[in-house]
Amino acid sequence: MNWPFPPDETPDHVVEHETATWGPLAEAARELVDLCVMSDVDPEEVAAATADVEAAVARLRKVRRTQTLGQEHLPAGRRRPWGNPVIGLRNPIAPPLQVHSVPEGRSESDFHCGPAYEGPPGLVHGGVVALILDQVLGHAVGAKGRPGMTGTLTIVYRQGTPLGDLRVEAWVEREDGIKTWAKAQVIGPDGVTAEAEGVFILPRAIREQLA
Ligand SMILES: CCCCCCCC/C=C\CCCCCCCC(=O)SCCNC(=O)CCNC(=O)[C@H](O)C(C)(C)COP(=O)(O)OP(=O)(O)OC[C@H]1O[C@@H](n2cnc3c(N)ncnc32)[C@H](O)[C@@H]1OP(=O)(O)O
Repeated sequence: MNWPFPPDETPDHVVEHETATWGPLAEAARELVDLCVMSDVDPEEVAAATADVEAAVARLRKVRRTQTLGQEHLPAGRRRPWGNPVIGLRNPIAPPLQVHSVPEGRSESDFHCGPAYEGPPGLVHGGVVALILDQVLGHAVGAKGRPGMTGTLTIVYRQGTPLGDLRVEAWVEREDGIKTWAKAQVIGPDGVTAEAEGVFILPRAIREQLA
């Protein structure tokens, strides 16, 4: 399939420079998020840290992008989903996952979900589990050359997903015209914790561009 967007012609050295510039900020912010829920310092330290964070925020808000990263980085070929909440280099909300995919339509990732993703005590929030499953299903269908929007996502939570080191696997099951069915599972230390099935659909707007 020929993706209906022009190729990304940003030179490698520019991408490398941006990676080196913004990656460490998101990494520091991830640790900040973790410490917002896990630090146990005394109130004076919290107040001092709050002032430090506010100073950093004041620096960063001096220039705000007009387009989101997803809107700007749509081109075909090298994608830079840096704002994505699951894999985004620049997004501290993202664990982030490093997803490995093969063109047969399989994707997998070993990742870590820390205390900032807690739902039930000691367990990953079910919405976060769904977020990760949706994303990695999307990678599997994309790897098979059948990108689409999630039309329907069905999740069965088999057991609580413990915070910590986890694995997710996704694979394409079936294809029919503009629709692709894929399955996925999250695996914890005691086996599969959640299973998902997604139907991915190439949206009408993109179908019309490709026609
Ligand atoms: C190619 C697109 C990608 C663009 C992005 C480019 C680069 C991005 C790079 C990297 C990012 C990676 C990010 C991954 C993140 C994970 C994925 C998400 O989170 S996606 C967000 C959540 N999902 C939505 O917001 C969908 C909202 N819904 C819609 O947009 C539409 O309803 C859509 C596209 C699902 C269907 O709209 P229609 O207008 O194309 O569909 P009609 O022509 O009515 O139907 C076509 C067929 O699909 C079935 N269908 C329609 N809706 C369905 C549904 N919800 N579930 C199942 N089947 C459905 C129909 O029954 C019909 O089937 P019959 O041809 O008759 O067999």
